[in-house]
Amino acid sequence: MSGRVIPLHDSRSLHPLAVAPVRVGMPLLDARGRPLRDLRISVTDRCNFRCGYCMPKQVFGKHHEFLPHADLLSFEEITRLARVFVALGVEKLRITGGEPTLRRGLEALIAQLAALRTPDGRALDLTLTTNGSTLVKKAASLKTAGLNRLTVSLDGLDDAVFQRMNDVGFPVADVLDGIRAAQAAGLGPIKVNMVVQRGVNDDQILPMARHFRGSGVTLRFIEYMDVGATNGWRMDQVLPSHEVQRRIAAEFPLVPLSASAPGETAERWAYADGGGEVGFISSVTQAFCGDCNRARLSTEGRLYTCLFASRGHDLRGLLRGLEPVSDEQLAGAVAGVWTGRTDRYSQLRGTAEAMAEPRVEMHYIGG
Ligand SMILES: Nc1nc2c(ncn2[C@@H]2O[C@H](COP(=O)(O)OP(=O)(O)OP(=O)(O)O)[C@@H](O)[C@H]2O)c(=O)[nH]1
Ligand SMILES: C[S@@+](CC[C@H](N)C(=O)[O-])C[C@H]1O[C@@H](n2cnc3c(N)ncnc32)[C@H](O)[C@@H]1O
Ligand code: SF4
Ligand code: SF4
Repeated sequence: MSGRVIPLHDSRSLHPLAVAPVRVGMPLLDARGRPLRDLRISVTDRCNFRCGYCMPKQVFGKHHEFLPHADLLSFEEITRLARVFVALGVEKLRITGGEPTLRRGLEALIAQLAALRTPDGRALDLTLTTNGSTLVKKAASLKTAGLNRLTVSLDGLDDAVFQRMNDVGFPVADVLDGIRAAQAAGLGPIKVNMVVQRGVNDDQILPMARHFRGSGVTLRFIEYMDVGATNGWRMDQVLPSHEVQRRIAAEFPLVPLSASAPGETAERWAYADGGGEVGFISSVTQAFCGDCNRARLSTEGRLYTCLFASRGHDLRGLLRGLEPVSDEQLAGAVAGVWTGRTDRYSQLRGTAEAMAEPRVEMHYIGG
């Protein structure tokens, strides 16, 4: 049987008058008291990789369908919305996707976002997550455009394992060259994210730790998550962070570090001998919803308040509606969504409440 994997387009419509009051300078808190600090912007739902845990090639005999270009937010629309989020307290912008570096002219968007300032005049933490495949070509221009730092995803050093993970035959050496290009361009501090799947790439944990120790790059291990509905997630493929940490500490003793920012996803550790830092992102075994301060703007302008959401709130509809809306009205609409937010999917995983509705794919919502 063939068919299409269509991202869930189920959205909640927003009305600019259905708003919450915005108090300038006061943190905007959700219904669980969590501030809005981090906006992750998906600039494309397309990708040149097919990682099995994210966008598997074979999905029940179907293939992925992507948004037509006209549905994507323009750079001007993204920047306008980002400005509204920054006025509401966002201090960090992460550009993601899909593979964000595939979006044509991305540097122009980065330049626009880099010019934004917080209400008290500070520059933002502007970062990007990439599979690293285009960095040799693009690292310097991303830096010139105003990107501060980046995170590269890499799931192993062995070509056979990595090519099995990305499923398009992309070689490790090209990603490593990309990381070096990013370091040379001054896009630091650089983080490398490795999703660990038991029995698939867990033999790469120690080679990766040995490789990045002392390199100035922070390696972070991510527990394989049940995000989306197409990756065939199974709990027995999750290698808990404490086990990853045990394997590393057996060779390189580790000491704990304190969090560098509130709501941080990774638990930070340092190599006791001064070899740098390593992190563990344990969203399956140690959910961190309690201080989750992240909002997500999808490729076509829907606001998601959780990575595991089943519905987004249609901001593009407000931007492109017949009635013009002011930035204040947009801010009120976003504030209305955020103040009503109760999400805590990872804490509820496995319960009827968490499993009740289908989830949107991560490459669409923005990882
Ligand atoms: N469950 C869950 N997982 C998340 C969330 N945010 C990030 N992750 C996971 O953590 C991984 C790393 O995210 P990053 O964007 O690199 O991490 P970050 O902590 O926001 O970034 P830094 O500011 O560089 O530390 C993602 O690829 C996801 O797998 C979240 O809100 N919920
Ligand atoms: C969706 S990708 C988008 C950015 C870019 N294409 C990349 O791979 O870095 C963002 C991050 O999500 C992570 N990710 C995707 N699916 C995941 C899953 N099922 N569990 C944990 N992390 C996942 C990836 O490893 C990557 O670091
Ligand atoms: S994790 Fe990133 S590189 Fe891999 S398929 Fe998803 S979007 Fe593409
Ligand atoms: S599961 Fe949802 S609420 Fe929990 S940390 Fe992730 S994005 Fe935040």
